[in-house]
Amino acid sequence: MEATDLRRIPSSDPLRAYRYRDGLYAADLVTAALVHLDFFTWLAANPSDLAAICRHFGFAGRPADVMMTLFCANGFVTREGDVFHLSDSGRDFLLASSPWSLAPYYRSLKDRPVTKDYLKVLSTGKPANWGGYDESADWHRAMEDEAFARQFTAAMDCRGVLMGPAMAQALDLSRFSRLLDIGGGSGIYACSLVANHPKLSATVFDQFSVEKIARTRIAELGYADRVDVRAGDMLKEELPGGYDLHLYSNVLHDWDLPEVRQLLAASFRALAPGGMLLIHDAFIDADKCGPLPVAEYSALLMHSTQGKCYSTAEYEVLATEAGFRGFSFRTTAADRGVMTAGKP
Ligand SMILES: C[S@@+](CC[C@H](N)C(=O)[O-])C[C@H]1O[C@@H](n2cnc3c(N)ncnc32)[C@H](O)[C@@H]1O
Repeated sequence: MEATDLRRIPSSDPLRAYRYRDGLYAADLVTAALVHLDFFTWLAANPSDLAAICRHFGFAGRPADVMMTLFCANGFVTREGDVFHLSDSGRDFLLASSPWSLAPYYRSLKDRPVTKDYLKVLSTGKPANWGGYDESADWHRAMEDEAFARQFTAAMDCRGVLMGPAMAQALDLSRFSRLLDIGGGSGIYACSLVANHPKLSATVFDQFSVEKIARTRIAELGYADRVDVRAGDMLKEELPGGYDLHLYSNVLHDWDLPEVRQLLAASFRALAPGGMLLIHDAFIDADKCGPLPVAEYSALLMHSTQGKCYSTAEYEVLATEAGFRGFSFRTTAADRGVMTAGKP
């Protein structure tokens, strides 16, 4: 296998290959709403805000929000202020009484495991089992097992070989010297940042089940002299001090609002004054009507984790609450982006 050069980004387009994987579950969420709940017929008669939708169907807020973002991004639904209305295409193709209704076409998919999972996730707010298989634990518990952690971390690592350098090259980090990569997984993003910013050194902070995996991968990439690893629980202990740059890469999207608030507050406390927080993730637009590929990916995260893709506006509000100021956002690669926030 060719050696990995974290300063190189392929010039071909990654989007088609990424989007099948990222968007895989979105069709199951549409099927659950259309076939099991006849959601669109109800919405046509009852334009409603999120709270009223949740009350009527007994939905939890997080999955309902992700579902409505997906429907807006598809143009099935429009949003006027806080109120959702069925759009013309929703009326034509998703309303049970329409001559062009596709409900019978989707009906044969109704027993797919992930479609049925969505009914549970919508009503309980809790993630389904990983991959929709009965015998697996949910992702958060599964990650405590080293064999699962190895397989999952390898999956994250292979994305990072593209996304890490793309993020690193989008940023001017010349003011910074010490990076803490929180929930850093294999260390691929920490290695990408130090590879592209020669003054930086880094620590990857992740749970115990991932520690050895990260050390091995960092050594294999050739950065063991500039990237070390520290095991700990980011939700149960203070983050270590002595860092002027923090990274949450694909971490906040695993969690619901209370944990996201907790993690942002922990970062603000531990970061050096004048330091910067990087959030690398897939971001929903501020108006929560797109982009469609991110809304589809959010459906997958909503199914399998306690989180979702947050919007740029949601992150700004949450990070401002934690004390951060001065935000910037830029897109990187494969429908991802990076937000920066400063600690005054
Ligand atoms: C989706 S992965 C992202 C990994 C990497 N940052 C990336 O962008 O590919 C989330 C990471 O958070 C870590 N994590 C989850 N709960 C944690 C906890 N309580 N303390 C520390 N790390 C945790 C997981 O082990 C995992 O490596």
